[in-house]
Amino acid sequence: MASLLKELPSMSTILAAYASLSAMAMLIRTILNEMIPKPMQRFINTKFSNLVSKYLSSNFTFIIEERWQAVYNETFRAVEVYLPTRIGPSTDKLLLGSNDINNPTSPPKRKIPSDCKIIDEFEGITLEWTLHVKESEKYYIPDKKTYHLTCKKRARELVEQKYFPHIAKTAQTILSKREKLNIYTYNQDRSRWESAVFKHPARFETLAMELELKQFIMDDLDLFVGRKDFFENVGRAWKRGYLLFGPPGTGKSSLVAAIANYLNYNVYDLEFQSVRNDADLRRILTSTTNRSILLIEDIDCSTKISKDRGKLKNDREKEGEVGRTDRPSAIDPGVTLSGLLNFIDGLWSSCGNERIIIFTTNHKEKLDPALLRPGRMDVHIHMGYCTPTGFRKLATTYLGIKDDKLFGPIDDLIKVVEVTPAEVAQQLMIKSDDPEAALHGLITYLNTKKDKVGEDVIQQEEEAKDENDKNDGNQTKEPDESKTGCIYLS
Ligand SMILES: Nc1ncnc2c1ncn2[C@@H]1O[C@H](COP(=O)(O)OP(=O)(O)OP(=O)(O)O)[C@@H](O)[C@H]1O
Repeated sequence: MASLLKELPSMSTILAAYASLSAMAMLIRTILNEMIPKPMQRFINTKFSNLVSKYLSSNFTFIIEERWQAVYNETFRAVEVYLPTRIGPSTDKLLLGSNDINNPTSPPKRKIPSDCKIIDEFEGITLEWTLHVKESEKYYIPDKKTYHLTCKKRARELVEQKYFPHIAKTAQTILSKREKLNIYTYNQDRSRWESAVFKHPARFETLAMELELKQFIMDDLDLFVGRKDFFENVGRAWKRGYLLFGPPGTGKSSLVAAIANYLNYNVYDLEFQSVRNDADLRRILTSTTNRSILLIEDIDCSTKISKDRGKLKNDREKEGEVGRTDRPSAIDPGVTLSGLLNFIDGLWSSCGNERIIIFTTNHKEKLDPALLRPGRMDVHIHMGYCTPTGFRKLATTYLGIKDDKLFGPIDDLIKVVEVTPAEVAQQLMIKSDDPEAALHGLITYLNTKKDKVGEDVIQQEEEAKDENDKNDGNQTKEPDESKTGCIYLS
């Protein structure tokens, strides 16, 4: 024992060794500080602390991106709806705003700003949320948004199995109770859908249409909404396509609004002509959410979808544009028919659930037959000129009357004059506080129209006669489908 004690270094030796080691460490640190540039030092520090936290930290982070496998991420959407309900005392900043011009005094809406922490509690565990926004360097690529959820590693299983389903369920309840609908329009410059509050007064009850047609559409919508299992069982995408056709002012847009209000669905109003190409269309449509209506108005105005789609190519060839690769968006090739069909009944049609697609056109005959084939648009609805039933509905809406001695003469005129519900509504509105005067005004309007149509018919008959004489009377007239008022079901 004594010899062992003798071999141990003395206290002064230990202190001397410690002093020289400390001096050496300080010297090395000073040399490293001098020699290694600051950014490199920061990089080494971060790597080192990441390494330590990776192995020693007890936290786990879930990252939720806006898109998932090329389509809109429904988990992201659920989080976006759910999180504002969890704003509490620990939240230190918020985004506030309002776009409801009808209720300027109502409290503003809340949104979560980037880098703001939201603390939530679920079954005794604490969860910390943050929204991260990475600004895009290119104007046509949207900013990248991600939600980060941090919890204890041991709670990870519970969060995945119970907390996320809880979020999805809560978001669904909130959305189904949502009082206000949104209408979205696509901003090509910012490559994103932008929303506004959708407050259209049109309801099925106020629409001037034949009662059977109205009932048919409502039944069809009810059937669609309630048939999730059916669509799954038969292996079809849970979507329904409507083609609304008829002259301007017959209520196509009003019917779309009535459908949105009936189903409580948001509307995505896509200006089709501004879509650059098929890839652009794919990106735009996969950024829409479920339980929504995609509306493409005046589909015949897109040259590539109409029968006359060779025209665009010819025009561009004339302008010497073919072959140029640096085309700006204004003269991009546009969406092809096959690109559109791919979304209606092709492989991409199965992206998303509970979707309604509505096309409107004033000229169904101009559409490419491929778009009209059975199975493409499920229901074709003809929006026709005003009928006596339609007139009565408008009289109730605008004048608050159900019957009048002038209804008979008006019915007789409406049966022979092609007048749109928009024109009738306009006439009734002029003197809506004096029903008698309004009805007389309508009669005068209809009579003037009748006389004018009479003159036009005589002129047209004369022109047609001249034309027939020129062509030896060989021409056959195509049936005017728009007057049949049929609904085609596939
Ligand atoms: N069937 C209808 N029932 C009730 N109101 C109607 C009807 N049709 C038209 N109106 C009235 O006329 C206005 C214009 O109608 P709307 O925009 O719905 O017609 P449209 O067929 O979509 O016309 P366009 O083809 O020019 O877009 C509406 O705001 C509404 O007040």
